[in-house]
Amino acid sequence: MTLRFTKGHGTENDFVLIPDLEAELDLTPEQVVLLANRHAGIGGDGVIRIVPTAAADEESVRAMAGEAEWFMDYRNADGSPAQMCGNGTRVFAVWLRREGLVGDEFAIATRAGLKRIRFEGDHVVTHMGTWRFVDEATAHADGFDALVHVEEAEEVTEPYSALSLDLGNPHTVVALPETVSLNGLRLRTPPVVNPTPPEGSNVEFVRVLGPGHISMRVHERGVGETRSCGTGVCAAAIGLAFWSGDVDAAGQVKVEVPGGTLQVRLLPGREVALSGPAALVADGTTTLV
Ligand SMILES: N[C@@H](CCC[C@H](N)C(=O)O)C(=O)O
Repeated sequence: MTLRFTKGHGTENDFVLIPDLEAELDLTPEQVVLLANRHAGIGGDGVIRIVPTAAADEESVRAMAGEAEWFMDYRNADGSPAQMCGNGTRVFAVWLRREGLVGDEFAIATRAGLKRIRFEGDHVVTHMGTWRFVDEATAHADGFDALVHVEEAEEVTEPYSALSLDLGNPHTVVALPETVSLNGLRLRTPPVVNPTPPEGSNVEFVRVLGPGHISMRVHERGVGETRSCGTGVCAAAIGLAFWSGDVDAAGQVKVEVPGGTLQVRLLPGREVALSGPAALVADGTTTLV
């Protein structure tokens, strides 16, 4: 089977986009793994199938068809489906606009619900919706509700305290102690989170650079370390606000990741928006078995 694809990235979180405008494709996990393979395939942190919302497999997604024409069918590089991908929404939006399928403001469907998109100059703003604590009572009592152990960390053997957040997909945010170097962390093996999140977790390591300014590295569920993670950047900004004492205050946080810089807006009602660049870098065809 010959497929059209586009390669794109958002702050170097990279994706293989597969247009399936007639909803004819049933991408298997094995095919996703091959497309995402950097040696034997196109290569990417994830694969995004672009499909009419009305034709999605999941009934909960099809229910959004009246408000969003297009569904971002997101899969991690290991073939597993994920609810949401913040950087992916911007790349998806840039592709839809390039193809003349949307205007400057529209909604897309994701497994984590409708996401509103707006173009602002050369940036794309995604309204990510509401977030929640996984265990608000424990978080407020202790400031943390999980422990993260980084195997092979050079300088640290003790687990780090962390906060569990739900951005539509699961996140565990670690505020790194002053004594630990963000760059020195070795994230080649997945960090171990306790208690074990039932569906796994993306894990963010955060260092405060100044007021409203942090840097972050991330180990993504279903992928490994990536150069950026949009939902993770939002989780890190929420963690910063929480540990600063007012998680419900509106504000802006600038987040440096290895692949670039993203802006997070914390909005009333525990809503969050993400703004950043997105680029399409190649178009082609590939053959899948
Ligand atoms: N890179 C993404 C998140 C992709 C999904 C994640 N790995 C998961 O399994 O939840 C982002 O930009 O948010």
